[in-house]
Formats: sequence, structure tokens, C-alpha cells
Amino acid sequence: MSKPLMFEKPLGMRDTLPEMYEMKKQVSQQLEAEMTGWGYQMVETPTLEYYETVGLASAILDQQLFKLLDQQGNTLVLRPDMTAPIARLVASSMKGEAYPLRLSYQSSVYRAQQHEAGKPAEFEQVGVELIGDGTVSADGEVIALMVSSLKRAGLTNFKVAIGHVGYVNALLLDIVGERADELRRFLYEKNYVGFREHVKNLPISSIDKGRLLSLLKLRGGKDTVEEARKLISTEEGTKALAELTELWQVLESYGIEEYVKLDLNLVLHMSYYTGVVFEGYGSRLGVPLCSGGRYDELLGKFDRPGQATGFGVRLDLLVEAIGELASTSKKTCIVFSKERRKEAFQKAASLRANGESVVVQDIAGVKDVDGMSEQFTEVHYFIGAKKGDA
Ligand SMILES: N[C@@H](Cc1c[nH]c[nH+]1)C(=O)O
Repeated sequence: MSKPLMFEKPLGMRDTLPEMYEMKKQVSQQLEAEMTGWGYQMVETPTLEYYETVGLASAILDQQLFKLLDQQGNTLVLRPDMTAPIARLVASSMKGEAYPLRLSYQSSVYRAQQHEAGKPAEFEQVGVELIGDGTVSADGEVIALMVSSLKRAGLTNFKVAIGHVGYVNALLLDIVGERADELRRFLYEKNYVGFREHVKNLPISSIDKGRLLSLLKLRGGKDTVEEARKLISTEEGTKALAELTELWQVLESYGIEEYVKLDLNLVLHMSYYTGVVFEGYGSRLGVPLCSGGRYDELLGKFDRPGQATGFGVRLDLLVEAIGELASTSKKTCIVFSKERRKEAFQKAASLRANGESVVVQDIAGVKDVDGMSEQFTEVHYFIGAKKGDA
């Protein structure tokens, strides 16, 4: 390999340095503890899956999949999300376990990036899947769990936007039929300027143009449902709004209204969503740091039909949104010379037994003792002849 690539990483790949590692660990432990507290059980699945099954079910753009070949000539993918692998797991190794199942995970997922846009191609997600329950209570449970997990991790200022695939579909299909996909793409990209321009040029009545543009304003509290009702008359749309009304009541029962708002033009990147969808934002970041929703058709693709919902939190973005975490433990260093080695080791062992993190460093191994000491909150020296030896 040529020299210039020696320090480079493939596009979108990142290293994690000690401080970031520590922050991610603290945050993920809190998320996991909350999920466990709600009765969700952790699972792991392999990094590689078959393209034909899980790869296609993951419902992500084909160009975002990392593909490779195994020795038998099968195409494999690096899992681009955890929802499809867990659907496979539930329909195979866990086939005997009765619905509803409450599972959680913490895993790296992989999405190839086409350009140098600073976006990671590998990132960790912590999330849950509630499988085999089609009730609005289940939608409410996962949203409430997401809110309480974020709070427990230390995020104070955030909002969860909630929409419904059924409503957007009903409105778009009713007005533009087959051309709904183009409009949906603008919404998914949050390109509202593009959406408006596109609507203006559509060969439809000005009343219908007005209905489409009104969709962009459907954001707010529970009254948004009444506004939304004025734009549609189809059964699918009415059903979606009835679900959102009931969902709001569930969220009120959890007492989390202050963290949620309705956003009826919300469209997410995964195409397996079929009902309520949601996305969470921290105050400092424009990009969503968690998202999820209902996917009632996915399990059927693995021959174990079941209605399901869940969410995933992007660990890197959550850590960024929380900012500095309180530095927890003090870091101690014991610098020794060989005359007092044993004493130094004993001291280190007793401090470690009290839960402290202690580095033991032979003074002969460092050139810049001052530079090294700066990394520690406390430094003890066991140098030279033993006390009393002189
Ligand atoms: N897998 C989804 C999140 C999710 C979990 N369950 C349902 N949705 C994602 O990566 O965005």
C-alpha cells in the first residue's frame, strides 16, 4: 500500500479517543439501565447478514449498504440497522417465544457515505423493539421509554416530534396519486423550500395546492389533529388521526406532554414504517439524535407476522448533545523508583481496592515527568531510598 494512505481511514470511519469512549460508556450504561428497568432484554446479532434477506428488509438505499462476498459466493452486508436483524432473530431462534417481545440492543451499524460530508459510516445505536403488539399503548410505551432514557442519560432540553405515515400517505395519494413519492422525498430530506416549489408547479387545482402547502404547517400540540382533519376525508387519514388522538392521551398519562409535539409532515428514512413515527432533537443540534416508529409488515417478511414498534438512539449524537459530562473519577499516578517498588505496588493495590483508577509508572520510563503528571488529579512519589534507610 502506498505511504499516503498509512494514516487515513476509509470514508466515514472514525477512531474513538479515551475521553469520548468514557462519555459514550457512561451514557450508554444509563440508556441500557433504563431499558432494562422497563423489562426490555438485551440481544446481540452478527455484524454481517445476507443481502437477500436482512439487507433488503432493512429498507435503506442500496447505495448505502456495505456489501462483500463470502467464500461461498453469497452477498453479505454490514448491518445498516438493528430492526431487520432483530426481526430475523424473532422469527427464527426466538420463534418459540410468545408475543409481545420486548428486546433492546446496543450495536454499531454501518451506512456507506457517498461524499466527504463529515457523516459517519459506522455509528452506535442503542434502541428497543416491542414486537407483537399493535396497540397505541405500545406506540406510547416506546416513546415514553425513549423520553425517560434520554432524561436518565443526562439530556435536559429536547423534544420529540410525532407524525403518522398513514396521514401523509392519505393526503399525498389523494391529491397527487403516483407522484406522491417525489413529494415524500422532499419531506424526508426536510427540504421544505423544494417541496413548496414542486407543489407550485404541479398540474393540480389551487385548492389542492393549498391543501399540500398546509401540510407543512401541521405542527404543534394536540389541536394539530383538528387542523389536520380539515385537509382529508379518506378512511386511512381519519384512522391515522384517531390513533394520534389516542396516542396523545397515552402520553398525557405518562405525564410527558412537555417533551412531545405533533409534526404531521414527518417522514423518516426507513421505508418499513407503517404508522406512528417519531424523531427526537436536542436543543444544540439540528439533526435528530433518535428516531423510530411502527413497522407492522416487516416481521411478515420473515414468516412470523407481528405488529411492532421501536426506536434507536444515536450514541455519538446524544453524547454531543449532552456536552460535557461531570468528570466522575479522580485519576491517580504513583511514580516509583526501583528501591521503593514494592511499597508503590502495595499503595496502588490498596487505592484500586477502593475503586480508584491508579497508574503505576517507573520513573526511569518517562522523560518528561512534569508533562506526564499533568494528566492526573493526584501524583504520589515513591522515589529513592526507603524512608529510614538513609
Ligand atoms: N432502526 C431504525 C430505528 C428503529 C428502531 N425500531 C424502529 N425504528 C433506524 O435505524 O433508524
